[in-house]
Amino acid sequence: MVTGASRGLGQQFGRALAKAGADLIVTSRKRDDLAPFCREIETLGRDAAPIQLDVREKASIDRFADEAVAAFGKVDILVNNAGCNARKPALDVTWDDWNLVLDTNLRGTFFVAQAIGRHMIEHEYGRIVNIGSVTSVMGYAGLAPYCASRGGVKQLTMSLADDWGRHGVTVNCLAPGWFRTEQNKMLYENERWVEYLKDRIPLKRPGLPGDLEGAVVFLASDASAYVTGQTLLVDGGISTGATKATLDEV
Ligand SMILES: NC(=O)c1ccc[n+]([C@@H]2O[C@H](COP(=O)([O-])OP(=O)(O)OC[C@H]3O[C@@H](n4cnc5c(N)ncnc54)[C@H](O)[C@@H]3O)[C@@H](O)[C@H]2O)c1
Ligand SMILES: O=C(O)[C@H](O)[C@@H](O)[C@H](O)[C@H](O)CO
Repeated sequence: MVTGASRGLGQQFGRALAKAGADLIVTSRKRDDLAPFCREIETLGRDAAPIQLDVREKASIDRFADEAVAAFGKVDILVNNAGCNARKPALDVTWDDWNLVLDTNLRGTFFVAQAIGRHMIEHEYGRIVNIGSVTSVMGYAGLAPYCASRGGVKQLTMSLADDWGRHGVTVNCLAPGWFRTEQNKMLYENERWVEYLKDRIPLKRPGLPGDLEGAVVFLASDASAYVTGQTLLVDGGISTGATKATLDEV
């Protein structure tokens, strides 16, 4: 299952898992938005079941897990991807901005994991991949609620790993660096910003479609059977700090 799969990284994760042999349950706030992606997955020879899910709505979370289990009998893999951002200087962040980002990225991630984790525990098997970010381990100006939510996802991952490990359920956090999507496309429209970003990334480019495939398949499969509670950064190295340490490089 991949949440928030109507576009962006959610589709990249879904595509990677389908290519590796998974049938997919995909979720979105609007079920109809999933139709083109479900068709694409079917052309890869896998089944795809679309389910409506708003991760900010308790009633929606309460309902969707049973629908998901009914679709394929059980869910082996959950990629907790749905998320959002409010990019503003900290002094301008409103109460509503904070609630939007934390409710979606942190509360949503927890209660979706709980709803599906319950079923995984019954089967004594599960792979939960919570999507974090380089902001799970670094602070960025202008992203206070987002960084707080992603730091929380990293900590939540460790806690759930300890709770559910005894039941055969692993819980890890896949933390992407900077990938151009709907969420951040306005940043990429500014060439100066792109040059600045590239300069700070040791591998000298933002993430491309495909860069997350190996990591999501690893964390979703038995290749990572003895890995739990970890945060795997797939970020071209930007989380190393990338601050210039010698004057002649400036
Ligand atoms: N793009 C990046 O560089 C990057 C880096 C690190 C982490 N992330 C995270 O990866 C995830 C995917 O982001 P993206 O870049 O593809 O952005 P995106 O905005 O294209 O996709 C976000 C997805 O989450 C869904 N969503 C938002 N609020 C929701 C809600 N309340 N209920 C259900 N679904 C909801 C959206 O509909 C969309 O499908 C997000 O959690 C994002 O924060 C993105
Ligand atoms: O909206 C944004 O500011 C970006 O999409 C961020 O989400 C970053 O890309 C990412 O989280 C860094 O890892």
